[in-house]
Amino acid sequence: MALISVENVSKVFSIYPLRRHKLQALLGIDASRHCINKWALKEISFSIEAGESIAIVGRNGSGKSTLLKLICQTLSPSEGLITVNGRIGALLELGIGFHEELSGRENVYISGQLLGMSRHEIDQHIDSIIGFSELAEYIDIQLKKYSSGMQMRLAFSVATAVRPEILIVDEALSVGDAYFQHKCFDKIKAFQALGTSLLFVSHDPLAVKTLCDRAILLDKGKMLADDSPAAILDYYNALISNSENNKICIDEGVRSGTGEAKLLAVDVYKDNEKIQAVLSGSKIQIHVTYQVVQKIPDLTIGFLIKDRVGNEVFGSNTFLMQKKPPLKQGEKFQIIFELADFRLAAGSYNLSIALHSSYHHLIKNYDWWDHAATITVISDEVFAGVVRLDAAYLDGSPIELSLQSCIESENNE
Ligand SMILES: Nc1ncnc2c1ncn2[C@@H]1O[C@H](COP(=O)(O)OP(=O)(O)OP(=O)(O)O)[C@@H](O)[C@H]1O
Repeated sequence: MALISVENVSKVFSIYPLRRHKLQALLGIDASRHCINKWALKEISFSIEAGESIAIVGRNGSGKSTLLKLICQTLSPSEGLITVNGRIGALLELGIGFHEELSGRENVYISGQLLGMSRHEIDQHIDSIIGFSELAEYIDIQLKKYSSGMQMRLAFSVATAVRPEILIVDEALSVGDAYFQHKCFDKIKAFQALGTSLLFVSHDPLAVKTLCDRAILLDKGKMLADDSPAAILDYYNALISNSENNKICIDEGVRSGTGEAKLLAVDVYKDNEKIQAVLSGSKIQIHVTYQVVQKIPDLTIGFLIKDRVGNEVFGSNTFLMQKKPPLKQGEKFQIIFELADFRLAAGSYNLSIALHSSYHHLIKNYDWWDHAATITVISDEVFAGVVRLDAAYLDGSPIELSLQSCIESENNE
């Protein structure tokens, strides 16, 4: 049985250009001749099997959000049938299910219940919801004092408090800062590994390709194609003529470890200045400040750079570099990793730092700091992929006669 089945679904919105006609319609007075019917979706059919992850791609106004709302049953279809066989965790447009006048904590209870959780279940998860959102100090103030990014943090934390069978995420993630986006993508990937299906609306090709194994292209309310993410993105690119750029930020991250050595600070520098953004190809330094709390036999310090959807881009450590960082008990130290040519593609990347023994943090992990820093790369060059390799065009020259005649004779055969 399919997890989600959408059969011949259409949605029409009745629009009354004048308020008085809308009021008349609400009061049951016939105002139909003043009404314009706007078909947001027309005859959409597809199904999603358990474990599949699907992106809905399309230009503004193509019907993506309407489709997600229909699947989440916050709207009902005008025609057709939608069947859902599983628990949904949904992050739709910001504001849906939230009340401005109530506190963050009260909103956790209300939106949690809207997602099908009981009060008792929310009681059990409230600490981890607040913990994941990192909004503990704001949780008892009114939601209207939250920024849109803070609202998104809260909404995502509630929607993912319990692993759903289907996670539905509308564009909302793009509202959050880069640091929190990284955290969200990590959580989505962890859920997927445990079998959660994802239904995802995004204009971000990297996120679509990384998180989804299928994509659906909508345009003007119609389904144009259902294919691999790469094929759909090619199709989508052909539909749009203009492209857009991305934005960025920095913040604190998630920790784990046994604590014999502790990270105190992680900062990225360029030319002796602390930075959050850098031009691709620059020389940068990662400054790692740590304290050795207890006697330890050995110490390895490692770093890992990941892109915003969690792909590992590059990592190394002092063990691999055959260096021995200082480990005198009770002392604080700073070491520096230098990346001489930071040639990553434009976008946001996060940095994880670990203090551990031996060559790998799985053996003895003293302190692991995920998302210790976020860095934005700006690039003035256009290229495909995640890293700019040295590529040059070397002038053409005539091929040797003997080789040329060989090719010609082969072609003539
Ligand atoms: N409540 C509504 N009343 C009237 N028209 C609506 C309503 N909701 C959506 N529409 C219309 O339906 C169409 C599809 O809207 P929808 O928000 O689903 O598109 P979208 O693909 O999600 O767009 P975007 O990428 O801009 O978020 C649009 O023309 C929109 O104006």
